[in-house]
Amino acid sequence: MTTSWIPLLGYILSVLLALAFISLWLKTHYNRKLQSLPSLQSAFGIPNTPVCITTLEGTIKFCNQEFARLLDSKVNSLVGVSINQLQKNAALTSFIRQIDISNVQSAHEYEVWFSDKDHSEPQCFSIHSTPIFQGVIYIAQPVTHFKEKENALVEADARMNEALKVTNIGVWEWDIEKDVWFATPSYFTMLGYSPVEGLADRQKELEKVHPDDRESVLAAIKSVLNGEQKSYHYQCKIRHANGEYKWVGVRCTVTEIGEDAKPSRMLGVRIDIDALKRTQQQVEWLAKHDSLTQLPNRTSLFDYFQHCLDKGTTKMALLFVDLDRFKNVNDTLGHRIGDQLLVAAAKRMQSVVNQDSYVVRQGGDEFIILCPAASASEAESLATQVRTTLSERYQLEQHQLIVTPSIGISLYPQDGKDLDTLYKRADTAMYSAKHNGRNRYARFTQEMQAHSTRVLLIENALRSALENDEFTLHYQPQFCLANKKLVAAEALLRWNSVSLGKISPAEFIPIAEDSGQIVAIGEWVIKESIRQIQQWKELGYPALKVAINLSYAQFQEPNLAPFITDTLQAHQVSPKLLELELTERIAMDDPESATDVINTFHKLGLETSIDDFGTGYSSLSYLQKLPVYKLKVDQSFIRNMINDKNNLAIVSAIIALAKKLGMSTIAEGVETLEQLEKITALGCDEVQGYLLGHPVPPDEFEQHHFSHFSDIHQRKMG
Ligand SMILES: Nc1nc2c(ncn2[C@@H]2O[C@H](COP(=O)(O)O[C@H]3[C@@H](O)[C@H](n4cnc5c(=O)[nH]c(N)nc54)O[C@@H]3COP(=O)(O)O)[C@@H](O)[C@H]2O)c(=O)[nH]1
Repeated sequence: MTTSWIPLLGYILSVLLALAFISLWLKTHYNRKLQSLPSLQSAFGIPNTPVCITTLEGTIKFCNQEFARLLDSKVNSLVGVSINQLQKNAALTSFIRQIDISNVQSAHEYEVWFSDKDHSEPQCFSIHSTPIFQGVIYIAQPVTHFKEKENALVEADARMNEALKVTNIGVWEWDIEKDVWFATPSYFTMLGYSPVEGLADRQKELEKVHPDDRESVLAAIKSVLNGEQKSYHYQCKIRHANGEYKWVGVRCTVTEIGEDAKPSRMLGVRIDIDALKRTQQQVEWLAKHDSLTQLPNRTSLFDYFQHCLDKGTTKMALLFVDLDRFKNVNDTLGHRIGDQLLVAAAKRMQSVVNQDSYVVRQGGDEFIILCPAASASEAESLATQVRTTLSERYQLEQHQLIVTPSIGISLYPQDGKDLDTLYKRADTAMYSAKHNGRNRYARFTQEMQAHSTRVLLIENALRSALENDEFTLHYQPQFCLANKKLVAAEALLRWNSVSLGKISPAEFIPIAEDSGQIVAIGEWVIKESIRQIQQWKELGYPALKVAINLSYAQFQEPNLAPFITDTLQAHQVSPKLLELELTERIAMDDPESATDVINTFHKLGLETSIDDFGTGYSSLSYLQKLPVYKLKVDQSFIRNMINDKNNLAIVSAIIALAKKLGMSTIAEGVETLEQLEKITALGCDEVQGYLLGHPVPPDEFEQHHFSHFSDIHQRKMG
């Protein structure tokens, strides 16, 4: 704005110089004075500048062409005319309106707008009236152009201030030498203060800086004042008019250097970054926390672990906590209740740890607790506390739940010197706790490590087993105890791994289940056993029912029933020749949906039996509703029934229960004649066990059980 006025100031200066010169000329030539004034015009003509000289009484003694043109008159017509005679001339009146005959000694400067015939728009003149010897000289300076510019600048300035207000940017300037500081209105309004007109108190502004930030702000200013830096920028909190602190970003640069080579003027901007800063803080928080439980996440755990090491912590314990069967809660009660359970579990864990311990949500239903300075026994005692608190009843909306945890413990430094190793080992220990029955803790051991390495090997080898055709099915016969005839065969999966050799299904099936491979493997079993039934039929053997085992994940697959019926149809095998064995746990885990699935099988003509019966917790009310036709007494009861009365009692009770429910029974794992006699006496319907036949490949099965069936087995069974 200052720069734009420089030409105007220059012009005014030249006019003033001319005035001074005219005044001096008049004083020295006044004897010829006003009579010879017309020569002024040529002698001191100021280009494009209307000039008029009046007597003190207001009679025009001199005027130039420009002045006359302005009044739409002629020089000759105006000279000698008293201004009183020209009252009707509005332009002239406004031109000389400041004349005060009684006080002509003081100079005046004022602006008037003329509408003359040369311009369509009114023109602005700056009038300088200066007393001279016995008269007044008026000089009119056209300033329309400058005026427009000035107006434009004022408007631009206002617009700029509005924009600054909207964008919450404040601009300030500091004249360091004079210690004069001023700022735009937006500088103040952005923090709720009234704008300060003119100079503001810089010191007062600095006092609004949050005490925590003051030192760094002063250091930044000092670095520029010392000449160390030419600019600085920082972010700090400043007190808002409402008393709260808001984040601002400040940028400043030196605009002038003084003679001492130090900054003499600085210009700065202040930006309201409060919303941005808060969003940034929120993003940072989210990056390090779990938004559901508000617990720190795994990223924070790394930081905390490092912090503990930096502090010189020499021992630590890491607890890996996993909620048992959490998926069931989600599946049966929905994710909202599942989420509430996780939040409640997180709070319970936090309530039992000491203040140095760090509870982290690892993801899903997995939590980690890092306990600095904890010994092995302290870690175990904390694990007990965590197990106890997590196992207490939860009241979530109208649902009452009991959820138990499995906890793995690893110790620093003996089990691992870095967090990754400690984490993996606690995870291994947690899996071991799960495999040993859940709702318990386990400390990591080297044996677990060997086991988990093997698990990993098996898991990887399984991935190519189907493709490499490494699976086969063996068949174990099942006989009717009443007529001693072969009634069915159980298909049992066998795996001869290219890389690992023969592996028992007892070992690889749980790994296939955990790694999500069981569905594909199970489909192969279904296809292969149906194909075998068809082949035996084609070979002319008696139609034989085949029982296959289903895993939990398979049972949950909505496509299972259509897949089985499609495969049966494709091989033209009757559904009556396929039996599906479900473990008691699968059937009773979620009895209502299990009932639906089993009903679907039933409607399709597929028979379902319950395997390993007696090892789970069957609900008798559900059992009676399930359309299962057979209970398979678990082999552990059969094995011990001869020497253990309790086991005998259980076997007897299961057989009686099945009879009452209209189901048949099969005893599995029968290895001795004594066992065979006992189950026969108890009224069991069928039998399966090494005594009567091991699981064997199909050709061996044909050999033993189709051609020699009647001779060999009828003899054994008496
Ligand atoms: N989901 C699937 N599970 C399957 C499949 N194939 C097998 N399995 C399950 O693996 C577990 C181990 O099976 P396996 O090693 O084949 O053992 C079976 C029999 O060999 C064994 N058995 C039978 N008779 C006797 C006996 O007299 N003594 C004795 N010690 N063991 C005997 O029992 C197993 C049969 O168990 P079950 O299925 O409960 O009838 C096992 O849990 C299989 O279920 C598969 O394709 N899918």
